[in-house]
Amino acid sequence: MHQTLTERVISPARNIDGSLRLPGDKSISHRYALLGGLAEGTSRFSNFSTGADPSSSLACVEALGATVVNDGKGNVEVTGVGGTFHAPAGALDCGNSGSTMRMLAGFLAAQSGEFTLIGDESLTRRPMERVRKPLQQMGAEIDLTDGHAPMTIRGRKLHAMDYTTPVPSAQVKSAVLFAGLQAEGVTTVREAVRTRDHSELALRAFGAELTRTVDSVSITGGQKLTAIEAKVPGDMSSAAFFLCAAALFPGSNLIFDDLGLNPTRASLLDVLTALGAHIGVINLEDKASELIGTVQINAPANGLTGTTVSGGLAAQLIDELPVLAAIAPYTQNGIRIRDARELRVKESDRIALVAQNLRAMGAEVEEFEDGLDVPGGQQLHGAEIDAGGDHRIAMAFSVAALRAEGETLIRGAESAAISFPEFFDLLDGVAQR
Ligand SMILES: O=C(O)C1=C[C@@H](OP(=O)(O)O)[C@@H](O)[C@H](O)C1
Ligand SMILES: C=C(OP(=O)(O)O)C(=O)O
Repeated sequence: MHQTLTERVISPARNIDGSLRLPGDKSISHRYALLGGLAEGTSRFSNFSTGADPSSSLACVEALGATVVNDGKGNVEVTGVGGTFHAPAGALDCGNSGSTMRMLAGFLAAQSGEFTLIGDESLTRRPMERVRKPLQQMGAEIDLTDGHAPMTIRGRKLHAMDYTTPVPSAQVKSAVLFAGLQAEGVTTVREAVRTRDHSELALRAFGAELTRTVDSVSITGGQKLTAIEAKVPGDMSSAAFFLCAAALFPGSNLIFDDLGLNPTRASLLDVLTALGAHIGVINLEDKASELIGTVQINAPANGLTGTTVSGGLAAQLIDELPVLAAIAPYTQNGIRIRDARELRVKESDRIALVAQNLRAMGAEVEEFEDGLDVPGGQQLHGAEIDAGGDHRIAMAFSVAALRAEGETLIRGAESAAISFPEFFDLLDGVAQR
């Protein structure tokens, strides 16, 4: 099959075998970029994500006066502005990154001046009212167009507040915490489902104090941040593609060194174990409060069973759901996903696009407003996949293609670089053909 720069042909694999050390976690990299940009002093990060999204966060803090030195190989130095951002020369371009736009909004809400945040076509379709509302309640003035970017923020002296997030979103929680860091008084964020807590851990690493209960986090305003040195753990959401690929092939053996194992991010290991995969974790270490370790996966001899992902688990696994759905036809009993309507407002409508692409590969699938039913026991065939400009769709279907009959053409494969530019090379390295 012919491929171009934006296309990839994936041929079936016989097995998955090897060991991987993955580039740094995208979520943690964003937080280190933004907090490092505001802090006093020079932060030094190694294994920083090479994805385009964290680069958008770096570019934004640079435009706001921080100095960024990036060797493009994961070593990044950020010299922060020491508490007050400078007026940028123009609009702040968040690219494809929802994390950048929403979390940066939290920082800028308390900074004096007017800031305009823009993004690409996909980001401009994503809901931003969810950050405008709490930040406005704290005192900032924020304009959107019909709930969407461009976002214009006129920063103000903020007052603290007690906020319950209406949707499970670590980005919204983080935006309020970053605003709260600079507000007068104690800001509390409550959430029904504990979403990823990298902001809480990073704030502490940069020297801020916060208090936590099972379902809330509180921060006192007016605390200063000090630069840190940190190694970013390997990205579990990137590992997900390889974990799912390995789980499909009896006889597979894959090892991940220095993988991020933050409990709010590692539920995929439990789900794959419930499906029958054998997973071992050793060498657990606590680095800048983030857990890392070595993970080994072997597939079950008789294939994966089946499961339901719903409730809080769906929220915690939100970025891993496309790849879980993409391997579901190869399980015995299928995978049922519910309570995941947030998937519809990611870089694409991930429920619709997963269903469309599974059908293109010959699978039966039922689409629900908040999820999917993918029956098991189905053999897929190679097809043309439309990634819809969405990195996680491109990578999820590259994994499904490994067990399909015939070759699969992934259109829009370049989008993998949003979170994981190394994906296709690493896949070639571990897929035995
Ligand atoms: O906080 C983060 O780093 C992220 C939170 C999630 O988004 P939401 O906060 O919109 O759920 C996730 O989908 C995204 O990839 C990264
Ligand atoms: C949804 C994602 O990221 P963001 O919201 O930062 O664009 C993602 O990486 O899957």
